Order: sequence, then structure tokens, then C-alpha cells
Amino acid sequence: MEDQSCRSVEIDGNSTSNSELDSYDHNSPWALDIGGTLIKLVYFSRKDSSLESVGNSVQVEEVGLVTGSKKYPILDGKLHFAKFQTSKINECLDFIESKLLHGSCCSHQEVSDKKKLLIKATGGGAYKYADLFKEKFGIRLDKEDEMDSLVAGANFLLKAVPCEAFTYMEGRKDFVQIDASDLFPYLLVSIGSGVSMIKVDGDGKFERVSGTSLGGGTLLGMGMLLTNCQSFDEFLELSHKGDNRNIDMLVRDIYGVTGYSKLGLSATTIASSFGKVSFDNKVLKDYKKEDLARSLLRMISNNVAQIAYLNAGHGQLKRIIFGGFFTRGHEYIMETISDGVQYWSKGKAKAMFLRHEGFLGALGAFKSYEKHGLGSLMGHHLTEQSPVASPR
Ligand SMILES: Nc1ncnc2c1ncn2[C@@H]1O[C@H](COP(=O)(O)OP(=O)(O)O)[C@@H](O)[C@H]1O
Ligand SMILES: CC(C)(COP(=O)(O)O)[C@@H](O)C(=O)NCCC(=O)O
Repeated sequence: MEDQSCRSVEIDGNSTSNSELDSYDHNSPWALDIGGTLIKLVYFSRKDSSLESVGNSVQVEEVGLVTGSKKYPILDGKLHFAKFQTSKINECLDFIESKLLHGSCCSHQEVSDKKKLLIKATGGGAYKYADLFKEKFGIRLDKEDEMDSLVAGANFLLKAVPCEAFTYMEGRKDFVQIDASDLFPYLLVSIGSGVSMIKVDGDGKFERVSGTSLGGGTLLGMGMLLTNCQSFDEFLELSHKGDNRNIDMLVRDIYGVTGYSKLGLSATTIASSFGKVSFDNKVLKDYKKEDLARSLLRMISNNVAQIAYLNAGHGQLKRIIFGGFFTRGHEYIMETISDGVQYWSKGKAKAMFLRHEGFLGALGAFKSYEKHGLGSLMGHHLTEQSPVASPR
């Protein structure tokens, strides 16, 4: 199971001067997003930091974003992204220890003469696992609201990182540079274990307009039950090889080869996900795992796309931006979501995806150090050095 990975992007600090910055140890500010399924960790290392060479059990790949200016060399370095299974939180703790992160951060709190480290953390686990971090490292998790963090992370990426957003249709990825003055409003759809839909009107201005419990956790949970696969990656691999038409009832199975043209329902449109099964006199083992995986993937992706479209339509939003680890750059998932949005909106709305889609909350929490007078930890004008792979 691909239960952890780590990537990095190179950035230069581009901050306003802040004297507080100089009195703290900035070797490696870091922040966490502890979700229902995955823990996302974002940390910063200076260019000459020993962090690069410690804890090499986790692969660190350079992705390659560099800022223009070098005003604050103390902040020059790399932003790293790592993820872990929430169910294996000890691996995350070991990683933090191996990178010596437990001794460094951006903010301290004086508690009975002792300086305590405060680490920005978001997601439900910031509450659930607060005691664990306190007991293990003496660290206090400084909780940032999950929705605030998602929006802050998405706005930062959309405004500051060129070639962050892209569309994916008919096998083609097209990067979209959105003018910051024309960014809002948009619908942010975070597909994690569950799904949150947030109408974003500006920095810190948003409303969670909807959500659904049929999300990434549903796909993974049902996928494991139906196919016996042990991981998300294994499930995706299976789904590649499958044919959902052996499981789903299509319009043609009901109407015949002409489809239901009066309603614009072509013969190949899925009329009922998993509907074919009710016709067959078969049991689970008679079905190919690949087909079940494909059908389930389409069912969840279509459903999220449809609910997203409905909410975007309601708020008259033309852009729907998908985040969360569910998509993970997986072409078939993105294609299915794009098709769904295209189909339901009759081409009026567009699905967009983000290269750092799984790290919105963690990035938002990381950026929130700024709110507390710690200057800008990340440059605001990042320029792309070369086409990059996403940190997945
Ligand atoms: N390596 C992985 N392990 C588990 N789930 C993964 C993995 N990669 C992608 N996923 C998908 O991403 C979902 C979790 O997304 P994420 O945005 O991290 O949500 P959460 O914050 O709830 O953990 C999972 O439910 C699963 O569908
Ligand atoms: C509770 C959550 C915000 C937690 O976020 P997650 O860990 O799934 O990313 C999310 O799972 C969610 O929005 N679920 C849908 C709940 C609902 O609106 O019905």
C-alpha cells in the first residue's frame, strides 16, 4: 500500500520584514492536516538544512518551483509534502522524529516558564490526536478550522502558483492561469473521506454550501469489500482494466439501441449504477473485480460531479475546483468528474483540478502562521521552472 510519500517544492522567502521571525527557529516550520483517511504534512527546510539528509526512508523528490526574489534568505529552501495513513499515525510520528521536526516550528507559547511548541494543525485529527502529540513530543496542536484552511490553501495555490489549475477532458490536460481579479466566486469541492462543497467569495470569505457522505472513504471502503483489494492504489489499478458496462445498467439495456433520444439520453448513458446485477442470477464472485471497481469509481465520481454542478448552478458559479486526495491526478477519475460536470451543466460549467489537490488544508494551516504575525512563509509570486509532477 502506498501509505506514505514525500515530495518537495523549492521556494524562496518573499516576506515583509518581521522581527519576530528572527527570534525563532525557522529551520523547519511545519503544519498538519489530520483527515479521516490521510495525514498531510507540509514542512519547510532551508536550503542548507540537515533535513535533506535525515530520515531517508521516505523518498524526497524535488518538484521545482522557484520564486523570483530573495529578500529573506533565512526562508530560502524547500517546501515538502508528505502523507501518511491516519490509521498508522505512528509512522507520521516517526517521520516527524526522524526529521527532527518535533524540535522546530514557527511559534512558541510560554507555559510555566517553559517554551512549548505550537504546531498549526487542521482536520478532525487535530482534535482527536491532540493528546498524542502532547504526550509524545510535548507539542501543542494549534487548531485551525478545516474549511478556513482548505480555502486558504486553494486561494494561495490559485493565486501564487502558475500552472496549478488545469482542466482534464478527452485525455487532455490543459493548464489554466486564472487572473486573480477574476478568481472569485468559485465552488471548491473537497473530496476527502467525505465531501465538502464551499462557495468561495474571497480570501477568508466563504460558505460551506453542501456536502455528501459519499466520498473517497466510500470508494475505498466499498472497493475493499467488493474487490478484496488492500489499498487505494491497488483499487485504482484494478479499475483501469475494468468495464463498468458489465455491472451498470445502461439506457440501452432499458430502451434498446436507440436510447431515449427525446430526453437526450444516449444508449450508452448509465441509467442505473450497479443496476445490471439485479438482472443477473449471479453472486459476487461471478463478477470481475476490475468491472466492479470501474463501476464503483464511476458511481462515486458521477455523483460528486452532479452534486457539485447542482451547487454551482444554484450559486451561478462557472468554475468548480476539485481538491482532496480522491482525484490524485488519476486521469480516469478526473475525466469522469469533468464529463459529469459537462453533461449536467450542458457545457456551461467547467471542472478544474489542482496539482497539489491533496494538500489544501495542510497548506492553509501552514499559511496561517502568517496570521499570527510571523510574516509570509511562502513567496506570493512563485514562478514555474519546469513542468512538474504533483506531490502525490
Ligand atoms: N494512498 C492512499 N491511501 C488511502 N486513500 C487514498 C490514497 N490516495 C488517495 N486516496 C483517496 O483519498 C481519500 C482521502 O482524501 P483526503 O483528502 O486525504 O481526505 P481526509 O482528509 O478525509 O483524509 C481516500 O478516502 C481515498 O479515496
Ligand atoms: C466531516 C468532513 C468535513 C471531514 O473532512 P474529511 O476528513 O472527509 O476531508 C467531511 O467528511 C464532510 O464534509 N462530510 C460530509 C458530511 C455531510 O455534509 O453530509
